[in-house]
Amino acid sequence: RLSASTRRVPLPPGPPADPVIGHLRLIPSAGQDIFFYELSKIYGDVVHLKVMGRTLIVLNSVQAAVDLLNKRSYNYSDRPSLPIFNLFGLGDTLAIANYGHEFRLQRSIVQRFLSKEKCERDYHPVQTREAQVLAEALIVRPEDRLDLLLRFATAIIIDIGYGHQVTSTDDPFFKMAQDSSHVLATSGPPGSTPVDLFPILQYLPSWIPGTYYATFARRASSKFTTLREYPFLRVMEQLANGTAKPSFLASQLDVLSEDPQENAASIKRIQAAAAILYVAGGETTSSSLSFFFLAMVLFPECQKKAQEEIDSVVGTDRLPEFRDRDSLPYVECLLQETLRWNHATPSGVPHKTLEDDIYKGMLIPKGSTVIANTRSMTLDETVYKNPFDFEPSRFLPAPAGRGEPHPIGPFGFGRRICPGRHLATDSIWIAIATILATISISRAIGPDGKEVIPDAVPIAGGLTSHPKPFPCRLESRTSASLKILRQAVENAKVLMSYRAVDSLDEIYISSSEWSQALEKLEQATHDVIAGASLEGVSWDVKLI
Ligand code: HEM
Repeated sequence: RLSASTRRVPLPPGPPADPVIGHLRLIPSAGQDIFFYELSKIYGDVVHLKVMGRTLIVLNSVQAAVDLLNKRSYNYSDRPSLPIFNLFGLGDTLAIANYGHEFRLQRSIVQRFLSKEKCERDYHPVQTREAQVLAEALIVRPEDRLDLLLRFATAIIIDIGYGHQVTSTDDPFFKMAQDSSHVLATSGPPGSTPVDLFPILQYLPSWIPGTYYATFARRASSKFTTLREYPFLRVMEQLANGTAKPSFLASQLDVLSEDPQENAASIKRIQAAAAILYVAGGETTSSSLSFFFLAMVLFPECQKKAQEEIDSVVGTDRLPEFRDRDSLPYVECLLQETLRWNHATPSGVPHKTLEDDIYKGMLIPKGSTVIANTRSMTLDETVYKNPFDFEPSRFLPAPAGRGEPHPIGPFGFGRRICPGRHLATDSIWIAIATILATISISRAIGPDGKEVIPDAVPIAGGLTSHPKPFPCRLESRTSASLKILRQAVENAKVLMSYRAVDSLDEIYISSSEWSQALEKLEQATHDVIAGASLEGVSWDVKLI
């Protein structure tokens, strides 16, 4: 506990405030990340704002975020109350839950499921397949780009999370993803809508000014109830009739205890954890890919350079695979630059302090809302030269580049750091590599016959940020690349699955890999009789 004299330690600097309402009038309802970035130029890397008696501490440098959120994570891992998310019915989910016992239990199951090792071992085939399906669909239906990107991101989560393979944009799982994604992108800045700032507003009738987001959240809550219940009931049913595929839900539900009382709490936790995978992973990943398209349209020379690298390493008679990743340094830089240049969650998700703290002679009071404003970190001119430019080679060592550091912060900090970061970066990498190998992205031509140059300034009207809608042209790079892509997608449809005798593990193997896979399988289990046919659209490996 701090002594009375320590209590006299000054708060971090900040702009002059109005009486009572504090900085309320200053904080914009959209584009807060840029507002905080502008403040950092005047007041430095730790800024203090006050809104209706609530303390907001904005961290604008990697150093401050690491010092506090990572090194003092015991004090900085709580979440402020987010009434909008509570009204959505997401208050008990990992991303929103207060720091404590329930949080730790949910975090540990999600973290285990999304560990780097598990991502590399189990999810790459699904990600590769979905990247190929995405690239082919983009060539055929370029006008559906946004839907296809969301479909890509969510199809991976739906497959590994719920054991369901999305085959079209009419799929009910995809529709649920679309609904929740739209809600999140328009739900107002997390922690700073009028309802967050004046929680009383949530109890007032909808005609009272300032209640908009509460009414919006109440109406949208049914979308999240469906998201929580529908996949759960389906997997329960599949487990009961023995048809459940391996997935996060199946693995968690399969080991429930016999005790119904203990089960009720576990089921609630599993439902919450499964729902948040969907909510947190879909829109964020697809919006990052939207920024990749924006960058390719605005900076065509980067696309050309990446395609030259892919052609020289992968060649033109096959598609990129994860094993190529280490040999494609420029594509890696392009992924990192996409995350740095314009990211999906530019102000992160707010943390909250549990106790008073002193940092570099400034008081950070107990109960402060702490915002790690990634935007200020990735635009820091002392770290990144020309930070508004999209320049992947900035990360390469000299003389090719300037050896600038990969961005730290797009996935948050400390004990709340995004547990889906490995899955997300892998998904974005394989999507970028597959798209660049097969598609040429160029500027659309407007009615005046001139190239349409999109606006680089994003829309940040909710938890996630995304580019303003813009047209672009997508064409297959060569007829050969289209043929290879079509073949790969066709192969991916011919999925082979096997169930090992004593585990629920299942793998999907594209037909090009089948003989190698059967060899491995036979080596591993001598009592397997394998039967396969290339002519049919599917085949089985039978276990006896
Ligand atoms: C490019 C894609 C993604 C971005 C930019 C992103 C970003 C973030 C950020 C900034 C946070 C808050 C971290 C903090 O509080 O310090 C977060 C939390 C979280 N993310 Fe992600 N994320 C992405 C993809 C994913 C994916 C694919 C999943 C899962 C399938 C996921 C699951 C979560 C969860 C469950 C949390 C809450 C963690 C907690 O509160 O303890 N995210 N993410």
